[in-house]
Amino acid sequence: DDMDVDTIWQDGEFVDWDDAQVHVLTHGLHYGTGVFEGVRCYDTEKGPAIFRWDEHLERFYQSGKPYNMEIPFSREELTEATLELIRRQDLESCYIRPIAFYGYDSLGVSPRDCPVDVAIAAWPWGAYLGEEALEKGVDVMVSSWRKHSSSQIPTNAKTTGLYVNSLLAGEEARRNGYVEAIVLNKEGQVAEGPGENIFLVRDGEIYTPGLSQSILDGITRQTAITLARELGYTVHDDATISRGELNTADELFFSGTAAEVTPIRKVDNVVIGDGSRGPVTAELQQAFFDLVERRTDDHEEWFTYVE
Ligand SMILES: Cc1[nH+]cc(COP(=O)(O)O)c(CN[C@@H](CCC(=O)O)C(=O)O)c1O
Repeated sequence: DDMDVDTIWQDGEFVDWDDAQVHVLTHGLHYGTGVFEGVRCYDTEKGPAIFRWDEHLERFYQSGKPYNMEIPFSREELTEATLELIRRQDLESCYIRPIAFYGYDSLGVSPRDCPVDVAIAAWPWGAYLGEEALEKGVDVMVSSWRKHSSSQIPTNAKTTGLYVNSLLAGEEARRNGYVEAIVLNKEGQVAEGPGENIFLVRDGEIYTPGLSQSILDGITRQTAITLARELGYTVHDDATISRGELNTADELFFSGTAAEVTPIRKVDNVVIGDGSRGPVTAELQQAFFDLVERRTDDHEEWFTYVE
C-alpha cells in the first residue's frame, strides 16, 4: 500500500502491517461480531493530539456490552499502545482504528469459547467525503434503505456488522451519482448518514436527530452541539426531523470523526439554501477546526497529546 505506515498493534504486540492477520474462520468475519472506533489525531500547534480519546475509548468498551464482549485489555494499555503506535510511525495527523472482535475457535452464531481479539491501526486519512467536500459541500440522496431500528440492533453500539446497512445506503447513493446517502429510520424520520450524524439549520436555530431516532451517539455530534451553544445558537439535540424538512432546510451538514463537518448542498437534486456551504455551517466548521488544530485553548481536556 502507498501509506508510509508499517505497524499494527495486535493482541498486545506491535506487528508488521502485513503480518496483522486472522484465521478465515474468525467469528467476527462470519457474523459481524466486532466493535470498533474511528478516532482522529490532529497535528496541532502543540504537536500531535488525539481528539476526545477518553470518550471514544469509553464508547469502545460500551459497544461490546450488548454482545457480552469484554475487551481483554485495560484503558491504560490501549491508550499506551495507541500513543506508541503513533510515535513509532512518526504520524502527526492520522486516523486511528481500534477494533475488538470474537476471534477464532469454533463457528456457530454463539461465540462460546471464541477469544476476544483486539487490534489498533493508524494511518493518514484526509477529507472523508473528498477534498472539495468541506468547502463546497456534497450532493446526497435519501436512501431507499432504512436504518435498522435500535430495537432490532443497538445503534448506539459501533458494531462492525451494522455497516452492511451503511454500505447498502452509501453504495446506492454513489451508484446514482451522489457522494453519500441520508438514511431514514423505520418510522421514516431522518436518522443520520451511513457514517455520519446529520444537522439541520432553519431560521437561525440548529436541529439534530435525538438518540431515540436509532442513531449512533456521535462524539463529533456532541462536539458540534457544545460548540454551537458556546457560539450562542439554540440547539435542539433531540429533534425528530421529517424527510420533507430536508428540502425546506436553510442549511444541512454531516458531522463525524472521518467526515468532520461537511456541508450538504443538495438532497435528491433539491438545492439546500443557496447550494453552497451555509453561514451557520461555515461558522461551526471554522470553530471545529480552530478547536481541533488548537488555535484556541478551549476544551484542553478533550486532547491527549502524543509527545
Ligand atoms: C453510523 C455513524 N453515525 C455517526 C458517526 C459519527 O460518529 P463520531 O465519529 O463519534 O462523531 C459515525 C462515525 N463513522 C466512523 C467510521 C467511518 C468509516 O467509514 O468507517 C468515523 O467517522 O470514523 C457512524 O459510523
